[in-house]
Amino acid sequence: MEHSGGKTSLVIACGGTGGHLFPGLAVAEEWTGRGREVLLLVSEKKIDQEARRKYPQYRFETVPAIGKPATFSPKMLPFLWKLWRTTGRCGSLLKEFKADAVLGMGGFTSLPPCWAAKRAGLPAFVHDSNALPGKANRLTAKFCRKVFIGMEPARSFFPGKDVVPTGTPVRAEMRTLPSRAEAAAKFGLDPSRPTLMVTGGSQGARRLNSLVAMAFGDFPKGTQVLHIAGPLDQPRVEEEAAGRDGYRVVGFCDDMPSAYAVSDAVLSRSGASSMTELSFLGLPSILVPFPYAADDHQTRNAEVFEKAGAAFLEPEGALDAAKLAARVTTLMSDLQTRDRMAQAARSLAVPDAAARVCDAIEATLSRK
Ligand SMILES: CC(=O)N[C@H]1[C@@H](OP(=O)(O)OP(=O)(O)OC[C@H]2O[C@@H](n3ccc(=O)[nH]c3=O)[C@H](O)[C@@H]2O)O[C@H](CO)[C@@H](O)[C@@H]1O
Repeated sequence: MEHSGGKTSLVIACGGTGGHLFPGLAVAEEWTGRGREVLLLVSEKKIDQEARRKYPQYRFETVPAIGKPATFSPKMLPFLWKLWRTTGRCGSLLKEFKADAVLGMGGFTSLPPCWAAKRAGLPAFVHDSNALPGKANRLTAKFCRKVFIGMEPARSFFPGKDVVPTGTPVRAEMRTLPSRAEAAAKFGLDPSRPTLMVTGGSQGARRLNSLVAMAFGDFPKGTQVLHIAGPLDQPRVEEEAAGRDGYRVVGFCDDMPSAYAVSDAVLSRSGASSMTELSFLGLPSILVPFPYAADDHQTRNAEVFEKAGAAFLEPEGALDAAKLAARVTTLMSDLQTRDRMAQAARSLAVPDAAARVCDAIEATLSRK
């Protein structure tokens, strides 16, 4: 694709997980809606390559996913070499695309393009959606003019930087959900029954899946479950759920708007993008942070929602099937609590997050 003169071109690095990819696509939607151009840098992972097919209107380039090994690991040298080479490749892509600016949506995949931008004298920006930013973003921020944050507690991790609280961008498709009846039909569920969605984020959650399987028998009578088990765990969960009334299992869900539209409450890991969608749509939740997420950032995320009264925070180590069933019972049978939590969730939403990100980038470019 040719760079057409006059159209400000933004490179968005958003590969690796759904938590980086989907907010990146949301910014792409807003940026191109303003008559400008984007190039999306993604990884070779399946979720990224599927996005390529789903959004043929954008130009995508694949750059290798980079995961940092432990500091004294023998894998450190190959990592540094890969980082250097990928930065070189990103530099060539920026030149070819005639980029005006680079936006990293987080993780180590953001580091090479932002570093390459700095070397080329282009403004770079990084977005961090978590309450506790990761090491990659803290390092990437050193090459960036502005840091965009999804949750306020992240601010203190970027001392001396121009930090802009933008919220985390949500894909346009979340703005126009199908009707509950349409969504229920899509999953073969009954729209008149209370429905709980279970999701472990874009990568699934094995332990959470097992707990739900054990607790289901004690959920309030009539409760339906839409269980997004993750592609790896789908066959196992399907086997466990076989024959259950009102229980649907999917692996990776490529229609989250329908999944949300049929759900009254959500049991979820506390990845930032899932949580952003919960607040955007005003859905009450039970959040079970992934205990091995870097620096336990999912617990910090969930604390923000718990403090606001938007979610029940349940640490996985202290959670068993009985406790989970009790929490689900409160959520599914107490309408007042659910409404109060839904309102609290909504109060945390930043519906114009993508516009805020684009405004801040444009403001920098206009001062160039
Ligand atoms: C295990 C881990 O460290 N995960 C991190 C990862 O997000 P990870 O991708 O695990 O999870 P998130 O909750 O942030 O995002 C999931 C996204 O994928 C979508 N989705 C999910 C399941 C599905 O079947 N279909 C689908 O489309 C959701 O709607 C959401 O948009 O990056 C996030 C942003 O830095 C972090 O907050 C998470 O902690």
